[in-house]
Amino acid sequence: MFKIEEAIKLDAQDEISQYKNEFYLMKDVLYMDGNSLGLLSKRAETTLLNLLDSWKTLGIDGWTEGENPWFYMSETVGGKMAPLVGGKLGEVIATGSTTSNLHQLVATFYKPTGNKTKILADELNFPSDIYALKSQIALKGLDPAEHLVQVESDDGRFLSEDRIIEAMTEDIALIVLPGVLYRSGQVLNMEKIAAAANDRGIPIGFDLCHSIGSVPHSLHEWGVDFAFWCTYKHLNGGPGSVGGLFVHEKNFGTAPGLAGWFGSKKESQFDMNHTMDPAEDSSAFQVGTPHVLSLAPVIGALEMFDEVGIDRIREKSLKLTGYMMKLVEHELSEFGFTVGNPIDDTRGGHILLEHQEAARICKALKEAGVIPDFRAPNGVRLAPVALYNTFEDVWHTIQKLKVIMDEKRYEKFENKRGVVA
Ligand SMILES: Cc1ncc(COP(=O)(O)O)c(C=O)c1O
Ligand SMILES: Nc1ccccc1C(=O)C[C@H](N)C(=O)O
Repeated sequence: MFKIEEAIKLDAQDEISQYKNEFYLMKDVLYMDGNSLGLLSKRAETTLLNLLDSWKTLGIDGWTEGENPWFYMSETVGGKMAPLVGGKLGEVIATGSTTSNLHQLVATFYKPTGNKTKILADELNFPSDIYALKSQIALKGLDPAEHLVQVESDDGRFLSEDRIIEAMTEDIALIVLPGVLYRSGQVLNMEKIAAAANDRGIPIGFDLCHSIGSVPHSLHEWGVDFAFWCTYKHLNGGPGSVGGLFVHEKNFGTAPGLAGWFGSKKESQFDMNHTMDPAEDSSAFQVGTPHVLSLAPVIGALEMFDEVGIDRIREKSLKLTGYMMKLVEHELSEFGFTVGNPIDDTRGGHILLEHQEAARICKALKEAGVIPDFRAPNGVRLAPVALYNTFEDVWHTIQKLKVIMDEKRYEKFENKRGVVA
């Protein structure tokens, strides 16, 4: 059960194991960080090189000619992402970054009036979202200290859906929450939370950075008003690749809070009028010229999600993290780790091991050829990714961690994080 033979058996039963050959895996490295930056695939490389070629050979005509005319790329890539979030065609657009899309969507849907002036968020979300929300409140001339309500967590790891729903009071004008929490990996019950928000008539949006490409969504069916995400984690689009947003069709026609000419109807954009004629779907929420060079690799990267389907990816991901947790329990019980992710199926694509020496344990892991990431104050995040990690990778990772703990190899490092992780 805990021997390498078990891992080999699980890999042999894995129906999507061949996809690891699509990726540039680093030699002698066990990459467990695909939830921070996914690896390069050959297909992403090809679509990026094709894009460069279209620039080389077509010049300005690349906007409307070639295999992927740049003028329509945000819409085409948006359409390819739609199944991953459960959006209808037209509800999803590839544009901006997580944080810039959040700014756009809050600028669009946050309309404080009368006593309804507050934004409901939580105390565990990624800092960038909280900075954005506070600045949007301030832009309305309101005090963020009073108008941003952050639902508390009892243990610093998880959020209670019931507590979130209780906080949906009369004074709440907008709700923004994560789909999967970046530290603990908890998957929030978006369906339940969105239903409660819809009942109360409060617009609700989700940050899907850690859930897109990792867990399935049905945003349209759940009545979610909007969502936003990046493509450089589970979607493997590359560092700084273009993000995405979803706006439910019930909200089509809402004027974009931040307007710009690429939000126009394609037919009239080049009429150059000073009165904007916004697109009728989520395309309206774009601002300026798309970052086509950062969009190109996403095209290739998404092909594999289309072939495999998110349900099979989720199934394998749960098996990988489930196997990892079993090994952690069996091999590491004496070393003072606490499993900080949900142990049931409400966990996303990574596990979180909490330990007071976490920062230097991460350094020792890197030295041993395992790439985790450290999340302050005490978390080792490990993400075995369905498309390119194997059960054997998981087995070796935990064995290496065991040696590090057993021989206290982390002690030669300072227990302080690096600049980035
Ligand atoms: C949940 C979450 N939200 C927001 C961000 C910030 O995204 P970006 O830097 O792409 O705007 C990240 C990661 O960087 C994240 O994990
Ligand atoms: N955008 C980055 C740039 C540099 C280093 C990390 C990131 C991340 O995305 C971190 C990730 N959001 C996290 O969940 O920790």
